[in-house]
Amino acid sequence: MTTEISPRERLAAQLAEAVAGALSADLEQQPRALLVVSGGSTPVTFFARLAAMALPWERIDVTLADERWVGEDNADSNARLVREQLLVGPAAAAKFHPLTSDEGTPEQGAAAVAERIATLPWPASAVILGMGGDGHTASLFPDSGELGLALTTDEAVVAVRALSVPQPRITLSAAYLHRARRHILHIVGDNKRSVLARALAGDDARELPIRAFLACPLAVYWAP
Ligand SMILES: O=C1O[C@H](COP(=O)(O)O)[C@@H](O)[C@H](O)[C@H]1O
Repeated sequence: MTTEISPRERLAAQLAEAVAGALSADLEQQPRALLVVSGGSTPVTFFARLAAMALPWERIDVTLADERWVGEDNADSNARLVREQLLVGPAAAAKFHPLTSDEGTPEQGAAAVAERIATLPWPASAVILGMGGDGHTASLFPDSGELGLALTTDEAVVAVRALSVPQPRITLSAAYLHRARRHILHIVGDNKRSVLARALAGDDARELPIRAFLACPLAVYWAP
């Protein structure tokens, strides 16, 4: 009997293969490799597939593109998602670098997080971005200001307050997220495909922040 897998599961498996290939290729040339992942709901199946890959996980650093400024006991924590879904089995040997600190606000914690992030082996082997229905990616929102989107800034991390989201957040800046060998957008559903089509038809990243990455180039992994 053959087991049918859904298009989203197939996509997750293909993405995991591609990311594992990228990490392996880079690890042939360098002692450590960095993977930047996103949070939210989309990556769950991908994380499970990637965690099952035979990789020298002890040589891999993992960090996030963005985080909600909440504790890891909060269901909205992206770090919690990574620890529970990606850093399991052999992948638990990877070194994880969360984007939060003990400070009360992302504005207070940003400097310490930036210091931590600067120690990682950039350029990353891959940055895997998600995208919301408003075109946000990482925590770069249409209403979260221009600093995060500026491609000329030296700021690695930016504290984010946006009216469109309930919690304060912290995000790697677009300029920093550009520091990768490969950029991947992982999205599912017809709505996100339409948002991406709109993004491709214009160039103002303040309207649809994903536009800041379209020229990286960006490999799109989409399934219905
Ligand atoms: O808020 C966030 O949203 C995006 C997309 O999330 P999804 O639930 O629609 O997959 C995600 O990429 C980002 O990391 C997250 O913090």
